[in-house]
Amino acid sequence: GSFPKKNLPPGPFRFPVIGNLIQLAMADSKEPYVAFSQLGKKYGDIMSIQLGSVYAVVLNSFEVMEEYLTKPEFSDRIYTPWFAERTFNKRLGVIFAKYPEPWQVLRRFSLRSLRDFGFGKRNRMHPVIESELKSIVNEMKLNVKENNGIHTFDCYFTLSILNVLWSMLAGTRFEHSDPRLVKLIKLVREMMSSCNFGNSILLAYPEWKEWFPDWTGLTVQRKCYNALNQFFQEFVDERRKVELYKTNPENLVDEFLREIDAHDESDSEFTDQQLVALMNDLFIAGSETTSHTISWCILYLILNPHVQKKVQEEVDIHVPKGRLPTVEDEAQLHYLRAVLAETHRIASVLPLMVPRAAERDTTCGNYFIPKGTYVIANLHGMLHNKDYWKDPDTFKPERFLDADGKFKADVRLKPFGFGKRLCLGEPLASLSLIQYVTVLVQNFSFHPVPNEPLPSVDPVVGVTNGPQIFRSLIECR
Ligand code: HEM
Repeated sequence: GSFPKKNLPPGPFRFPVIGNLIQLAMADSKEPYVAFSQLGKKYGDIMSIQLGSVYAVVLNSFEVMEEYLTKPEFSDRIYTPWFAERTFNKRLGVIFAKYPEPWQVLRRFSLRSLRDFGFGKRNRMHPVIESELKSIVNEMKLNVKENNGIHTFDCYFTLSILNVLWSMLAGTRFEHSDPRLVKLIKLVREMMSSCNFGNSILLAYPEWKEWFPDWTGLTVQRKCYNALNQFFQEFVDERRKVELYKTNPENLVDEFLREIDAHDESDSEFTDQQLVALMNDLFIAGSETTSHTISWCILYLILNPHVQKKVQEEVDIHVPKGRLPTVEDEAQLHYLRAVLAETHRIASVLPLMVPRAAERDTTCGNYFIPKGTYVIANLHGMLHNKDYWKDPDTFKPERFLDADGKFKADVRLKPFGFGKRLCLGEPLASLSLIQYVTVLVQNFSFHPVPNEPLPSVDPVVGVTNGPQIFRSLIECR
């Protein structure tokens, strides 16, 4: 491109037009993060990669991630018109918001509302999660009875996690049989699964979106975006009509409506479209990440019966059956917390995190990073690096325990990211994870299905990595 070639981080030879796509495909055609790690062995912890028409730097080690991603210079996100399809063809929402503004306004608003109506109020979230888990336990028990003990995990927790997110936005949860919830989940799933290979090629060649909308999955996505956003807008209209927000705001949407009223429309971030984009963002960011992590955890418990037994023993001692763990209980669940940490590490649900961008021209050490450069953190590569994690492909919760069996964090385990753009939903995600897994192992034992191959740990690779559909023989406890 037009960048000065001097002092860019080292990287493989760049071919015209395709850049490094062939070298990446040859290093590993299925898992881009593995390809990045392979190339990183040759070119180093920070390397240049040309993805078609897009120039990127890839960060491969913890040290460079920590150094770069905590700097304001790298606190912007990548942005292409393709992403904007989700949000009225404008740069809206918080995930991809421009740094520092309007990101800061939206981030502050979101954090405050999530605190007031979500995870900050444990006594508010508890009944929601409790109802969800009651539904799941009952459903699973029924299912198991009907299928000779066998349960199929096919994105099983997504519906329930979507419901938790919805209750935070809207103040109420749906019954699992509610057609509105069924519609919502169908849309989110369809949208996620249209993120196929052709779709990811749009990252390298954004201009292709106009030429190949069908092949790239964009046509399906557009349909889903419209339906989803319409669903959100209808709820916004409903709340506006009720007018309760003026005196007694009950949820994030109400809070936002107050901001809309309080600001002058012409120069404000607070608009209906921005609100709908924010709702869309929280759904996208929160649903698959959390539900895949729960599924991975169950899958690794199936594959590691001794770990499962230890978790059950610990939970049985510290959490009376029939209620959710309290803050005090959770503090006692050292082994379970180690299991969750190891799940985050080994599954690396967001293998390349959420890409950042250089907010301005920057010199870092000897390297020059031009404004607009995509900054991709190879989180999966870092969490599977043999030099730091012994036997990285083995599930070993003991990594996160000290000699007394107490939970021991590791600074390198950063599943929620770095610096200012750190995941905004971490408290909710962590709360949900510990509560879901506790209640699941309290009520069930998960075994492999006899005479079937063990569930695979090979992920379905995407923006988020989830497990393939797997089956388990379930025993009620
Ligand atoms: C296991 C579950 C989750 C994981 C592993 C996860 C991980 C991440 C990561 C790695 C980032 C990028 C951080 C960075 O750039 O340094 C991120 C951003 C974000 N996450 Fe999560 N997340 C999870 C759950 C959630 C939930 C439940 C919500 C919503 C309630 C959420 C909302 C967001 C938002 C809004 C951002 C963008 C923040 C910003 O750009 O300022 N996440 N998440």
